Amino acid sequence: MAKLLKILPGPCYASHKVIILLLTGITFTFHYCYWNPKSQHVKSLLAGTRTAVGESHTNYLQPDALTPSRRDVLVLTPWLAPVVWEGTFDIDLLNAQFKLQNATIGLTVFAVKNYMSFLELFLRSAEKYFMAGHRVNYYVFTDQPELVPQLPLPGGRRVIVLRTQSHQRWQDISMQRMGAISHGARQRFLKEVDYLVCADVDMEFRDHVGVEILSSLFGTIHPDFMAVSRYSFSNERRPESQAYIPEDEGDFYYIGAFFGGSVAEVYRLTEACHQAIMIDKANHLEAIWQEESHLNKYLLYHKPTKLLSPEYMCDHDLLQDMQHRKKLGLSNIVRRIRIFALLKNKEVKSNNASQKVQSTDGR
Ligand SMILES: CC(=O)N[C@H]1[C@@H](OP(=O)(O)OP(=O)(O)OC[C@H]2O[C@@H](n3ccc(=O)[nH]c3=O)[C@H](O)[C@@H]2O)O[C@H](CO)[C@H](O)[C@@H]1O
Ligand SMILES: [Mn+2]
Repeated sequence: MAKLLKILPGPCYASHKVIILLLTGITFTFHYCYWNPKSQHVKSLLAGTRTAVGESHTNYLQPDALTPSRRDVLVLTPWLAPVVWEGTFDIDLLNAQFKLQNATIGLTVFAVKNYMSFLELFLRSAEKYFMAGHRVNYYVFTDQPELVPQLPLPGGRRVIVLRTQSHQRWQDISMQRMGAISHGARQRFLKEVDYLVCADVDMEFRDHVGVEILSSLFGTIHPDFMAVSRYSFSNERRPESQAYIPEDEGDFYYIGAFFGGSVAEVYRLTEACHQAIMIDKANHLEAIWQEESHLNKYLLYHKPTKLLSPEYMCDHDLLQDMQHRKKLGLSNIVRRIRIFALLKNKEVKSNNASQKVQSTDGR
């Protein structure tokens, strides 16, 4: 500016020129910032941030750096992934943060052959407890679309029925889920939802299951292997299988009935497991616990960013153990049963007789 003033003829003329130049500059800057799409983007991001601070003002207990949330269980893995237990999170706080993402959650479930009989309880209980207040797409894979129960759903929640193959063996029905989910992710889930949760159908939601489970990649600790050494995990031990895990490896034993994450991460996981299953098949091999074995292999070498405690998949054995401890006046590590794995009678598994879904704890 000093240089510019030197070459201008008179003081009055100079000040006019400067004002005009300044005005042009201001107008140009304003238009550039307003109409430039990148700056629009920044503006909307900033707008979000302002609301964020306002909206996330919920009242909650101050976290204390010297007081752990739970003393009786592991709440953080050595790779710094949280383990979700009752008492470790504040759901109001998490919900307020999650709302800012404006995200939709997909829940995949398979109801093939007579496992269709589990679907109604699955959906009804999910409507009560799964991601209440958030947008959910239920992706129901089935060979019998006409039998999918029609439930009244509130806005933002819908059931999408996808046709899938049936197989003679239950093992094949169970295993092919990996390929079907990875295909579905590529075809539509990536466009339609932000997170994917993949569940078995033979289960009931019995308590809150919300956004505390969401992360890039999460797995659930199998209730029967919660307190078991890695040598006793039910991993695939034949080195010829793609699911092979040596005895001296393994962090946790994850259950195949509940896992998830961002759509991209679930796509990577399911595609990798599907490919591994195909290679095994070409070599006439089937892993000891089918896709669960492949899931365990994947999660050993691609560490999950969050782990769910067995609250998220309690089974009959754990329930009995809990009831027993309660009778003895002992405290329980699992304080809430959020998801319950239903007991099946043999006929369901072998796909023979028609059956009724049974509640296993006398309810
Ligand atoms: C405790 C136990 O034994 N767990 C194993 C057993 O779980 P599960 O006994 O829980 O397996 P499952 O019979 O529930 O099958 C898995 C899922 O596949 C679907 N499905 C299966 C069969 C069928 O005819 N129709 C159908 O829709 C359905 O969504 C079901 O929930 O078997 C799985 C299958 O590999 C895993 O190996 C598990 O580790
Ligand atoms: Mn199951």
